[in-house]
Amino acid sequence: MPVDASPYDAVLLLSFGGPEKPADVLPFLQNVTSGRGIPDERLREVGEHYYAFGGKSPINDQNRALLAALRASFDEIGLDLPIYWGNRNWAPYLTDTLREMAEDGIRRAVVIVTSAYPSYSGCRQYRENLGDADRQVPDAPRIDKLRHYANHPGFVGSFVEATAKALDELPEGSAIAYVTHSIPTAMNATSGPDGNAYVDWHLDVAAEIDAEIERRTGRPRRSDLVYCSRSGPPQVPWLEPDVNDHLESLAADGVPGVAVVPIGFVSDHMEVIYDLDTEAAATAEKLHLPMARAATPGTDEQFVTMLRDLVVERAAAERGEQPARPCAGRLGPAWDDCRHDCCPPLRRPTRPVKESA
Ligand SMILES: CC1=C(CCC(=O)O)c2cc3nc(cc4[nH]c(cc5[nH]c(cc1n2)c(C)c5CCC(=O)O)c(CCC(=O)O)c4C)C(CCC(=O)O)=C3C
Ligand SMILES: [Fe+2]
Repeated sequence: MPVDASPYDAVLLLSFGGPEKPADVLPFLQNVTSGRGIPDERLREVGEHYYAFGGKSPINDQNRALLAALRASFDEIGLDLPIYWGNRNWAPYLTDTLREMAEDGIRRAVVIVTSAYPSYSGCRQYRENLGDADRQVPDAPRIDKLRHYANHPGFVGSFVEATAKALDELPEGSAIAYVTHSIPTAMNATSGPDGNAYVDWHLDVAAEIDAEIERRTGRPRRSDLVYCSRSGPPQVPWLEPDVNDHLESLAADGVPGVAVVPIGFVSDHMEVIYDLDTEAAATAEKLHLPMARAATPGTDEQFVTMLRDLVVERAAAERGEQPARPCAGRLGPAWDDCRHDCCPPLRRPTRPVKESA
């Protein structure tokens, strides 16, 4: 029995994009930072992270793998929707993808963004990108964006398994350091409908993972939410502590080891393989602090099934049905459509977005 996908006739995977070869690195960084006041020094430094990995970001291959996994998962239940892919900062560019969708006669699509939490960078900026692309493409399809999924049992469950596995490699009584991408504190203050949603959502996800790990291991343990990949000028405050500083305090406090759990990332992005696996791992080594990095969801079955379920859920909601909305944690399932003033940009007027246009 095929699954009812109406009113949708396609799914769009929308992601950040990344360079594929050394010559792509500078133009990619220019795309990312145009007009954002990132110091040249920081750009040179981040460029080096990419060059150290052959000028290729892992993110595009991660998305290709996710597309294949989604296809297989959709086929399993007869969810008969084509899946397209477009990025904010690198080919395949969102505008080109939207043009292709229009040419294929797609009228209405649901978008999966590879970012799980509310914030300007992870939510509204993608919606602005959809709005910009829409204005350039005649007959672009109507697009709905899936609700934030960080507190979905499939996302939390995937990190529970990964955390348990990382702890297995460490001494008894090791701590957990949940890590996410730092953002300016001012961006956190205005994230979500009532502000602070970026941090609140991460704390909620961390608490859920803690509770399940405690249930399984029969003991509470230290855990903290910490940050990586700070950018921007030094005088602008960003969320802290940095993961490296945190490892120093853990070592000073004598914890026997630490599981580093990157709950802010859906797959092994450059931030994960450089900031955590390279830089933080070197810090831990220097401190003689045993560290194990938990896997990101990537193409984990729980994660892929969750994305499929959310597509089916949203289709039902758009047909006027009242689908179940699975949710872990205290914050409840996220809203389907963001309010017009949700997650406003810093230092710029709010621009039009396209979502349920
Ligand atoms: C919250 C958040 C996410 C998670 C949500 C999501 O996934 O969207 C995220 C993801 C990513 N960020 C990425 C790369 C970069 N982010 C930068 C800059 C910035 N990120 C910010 C925030 C976030 N970023 C912010 C507030 C800035 C300052 C400039 C600005 O306000 O825009 C810069 C410029 C250099 C630098 O300053 O670091 C780069 C190169 C990549 C690709 C990695 C790869 O290649 O694998 C990914 C997935
Ligand atoms: Fe970023």
